[in-house]
Amino acid sequence: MVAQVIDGKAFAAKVRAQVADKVAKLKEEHGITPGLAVVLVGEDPASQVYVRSKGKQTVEVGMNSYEHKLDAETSEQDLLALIDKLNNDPAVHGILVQLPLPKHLNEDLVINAINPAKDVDGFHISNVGLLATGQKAMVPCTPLGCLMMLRDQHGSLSGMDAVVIGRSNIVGKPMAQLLLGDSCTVTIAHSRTRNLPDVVRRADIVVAAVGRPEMVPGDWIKEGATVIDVGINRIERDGKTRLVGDVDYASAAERAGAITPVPGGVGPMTIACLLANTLTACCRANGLPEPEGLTA
Ligand SMILES: NC(=O)C1=CN([C@@H]2O[C@H](COP(=O)(O)OP(=O)(O)OC[C@H]3O[C@@H](n4cnc5c(N)ncnc54)[C@H](OP(=O)(O)O)[C@@H]3O)[C@@H](O)[C@H]2O)C=CC1
Ligand SMILES: Nc1nc(=O)c2c([nH]1)NC[C@@H]1CN(c3ccc(C(=O)N[C@@H](CCC(=O)O)C(=O)O)cc3)C=[N+]21
Repeated sequence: MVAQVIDGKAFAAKVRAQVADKVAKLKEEHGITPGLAVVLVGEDPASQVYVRSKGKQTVEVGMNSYEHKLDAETSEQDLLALIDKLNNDPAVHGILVQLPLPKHLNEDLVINAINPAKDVDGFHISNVGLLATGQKAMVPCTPLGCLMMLRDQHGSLSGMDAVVIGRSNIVGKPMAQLLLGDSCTVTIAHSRTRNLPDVVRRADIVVAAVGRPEMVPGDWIKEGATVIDVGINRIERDGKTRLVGDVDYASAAERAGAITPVPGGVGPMTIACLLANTLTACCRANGLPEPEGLTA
């Protein structure tokens, strides 16, 4: 089987167009412009790239973008004071604190200081609990983007066997919750999982979120399975820096029914979902109906 390529870049462009359309209506009919604040502490070059493209795409869909760049030595107190200010700023509907934070800052403390209604990353414990109990929440952007692509591919996911490789709070766990919410039979695999190849071979849906370049070879993939590759790994090959996923794309594409490429798969969907979440937060804050098709 030669896999269908799931074009995340094109899908994300469609999501952003829907967001832009709704933002224009919000402005026209209610005089409201959604605002997203992104906080970056330190100068991690990879993070700077994401923050720049987030800012650019935020403006492109007609929202206000507020970037806060703090130096790497910023104290916890100063960071918490900024979050408090953003929590109380009515022009800010979404707040994202870029992770990872420098080691001297307590990530849990910082994330849980964000007003859950403005937590467009969906990382606050209230949103985590709401998602886990099937209540309305802010849903983490990367898993939401993966879910949108899977629903588009299959319609209903009910009864499918899904394996999520990785159990992080930002990708693996919320991804598993969303798949469970759509009635998949979900297995969460991690570094202590025994016989990972056989676990993956059972799956109709494989989501790889490990952070190990090309770790999943094609012969782990069941014929016809859908493969969602979340991994973003920068490697050196033939003297050039390249971006590869957690799945060995060439061999997996020979067996999968459908597969997301890296780049151009999950990554662009993450940013599109961040904008969708900001729009959703803005509508909720103003007691307006939520945009359809952009939430989980
Ligand atoms: N496309 C996008 O928008 C995004 C991409 N990413 C990318 O996704 C990847 C994962 O990110 P993140 O979840 O933050 O990573 P973490 O490092 O937080 O988690 C990695 C997970 O993979 C598991 N793991 C590590 N080695 C193995 C192994 N040999 N076999 C099975 N499981 C293993 C770990 O298990 P254990 O818990 O046992 O240690 C852990 O649960 C990264 O490449 C990251 O860059 C992340 C966010 C967004
Ligand atoms: N609070 C927080 N929320 C996040 O959502 C968050 C974070 N911290 N820290 C880092 C990770 C990583 N992440 C990506 C977003 C977009 C691309 C993306 O657009 N990737 C492009 C390629 C980009 C490139 O060329 O470097 C693609 O895959 O096609 C990748 C990775 C969000 N993260």
